[in-house]
Amino acid sequence: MKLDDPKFVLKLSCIDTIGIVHAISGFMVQNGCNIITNQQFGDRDTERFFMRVAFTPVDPDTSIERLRAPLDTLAARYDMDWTLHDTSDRPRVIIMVSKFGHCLNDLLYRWKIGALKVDIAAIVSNHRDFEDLANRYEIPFHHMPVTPETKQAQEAALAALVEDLRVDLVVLARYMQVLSDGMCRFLEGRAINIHHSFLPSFKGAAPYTQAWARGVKLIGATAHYVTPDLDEGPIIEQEVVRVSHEDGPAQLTALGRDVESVVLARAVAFHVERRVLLNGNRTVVFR
Ligand SMILES: Nc1nc2c(c(=O)[nH]1)N[C@@H](CN(C=O)c1ccc(C(=O)N[C@@H](CCC(=O)O)C(=O)O)cc1)CN2
Repeated sequence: MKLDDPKFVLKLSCIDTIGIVHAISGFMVQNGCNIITNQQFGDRDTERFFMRVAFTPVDPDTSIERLRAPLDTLAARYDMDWTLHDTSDRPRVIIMVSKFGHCLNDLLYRWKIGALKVDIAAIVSNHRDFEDLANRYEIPFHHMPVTPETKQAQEAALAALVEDLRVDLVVLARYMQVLSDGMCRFLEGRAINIHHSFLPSFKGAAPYTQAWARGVKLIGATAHYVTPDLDEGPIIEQEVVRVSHEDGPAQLTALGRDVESVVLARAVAFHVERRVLLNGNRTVVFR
């Protein structure tokens, strides 16, 4: 049997108990499905169990709806939180940016060469700096300037755009405005931000200056889900790079650019490949 890419991905979490893996693998057998990859984790702190199963039905005509019904029955026995995804679906994404375009540029290139399997519905910015770049990639560009006075109206327009474009994920690719609590609730679990420091160090808008002043020997970047508490959201991915006493704020900023781009691209890929499960204010990432 030639093992193509898995057709479906099941993500689940529930209170940990005996027999969950047995029950899920039994479901796969009973429904003629072949498991391609299976990853699970039992968190002894929260006593919650997490699992990601990538699988393919032997009968290619097996629909996702056909599997949902029996899965719902099984899930109810364990009070599971679960989602089932068709791996051919391409999540619809809005990328937001302000004045620094390195993460946007990196994501657009990965998308263009087919390495990032999403549909980019729009690029949104509070400045016009990357309008030409968006046009070159033939992606709709929405200029949404914002001031403290216009923030509520700007966010209402953004929320309407997310709805109108049927967006599954908003990526803050160095979008340098703090989203309101209401916007964070609206985007809960579907907005990823890249913070240009190795959190929890150096929160806020100027981490490289803070890092230089502290004299650190490593700097990094952190991709996390966006929550009302600035830079406090569940972390999806991080990376660091070594720096030295010779590196001033400008050099740290330059060294950080590459780390930010790689960390955000990895985090977006993990999210759209259904590899990330929320575990309170933490994540389980089945890489
Ligand atoms: N609700 C949230 N919104 C945003 C988050 C977040 O974690 N929760 N992350 C930021 C990105 N970011 C750091 O990664 C960040 C962006 C902006 C600021 C900030 O203080 N901005 C000033 C204005 C700065 C400017 O106009 O250049 C402000 O909003 O008053 C701090 C951290 C994205 N949004």
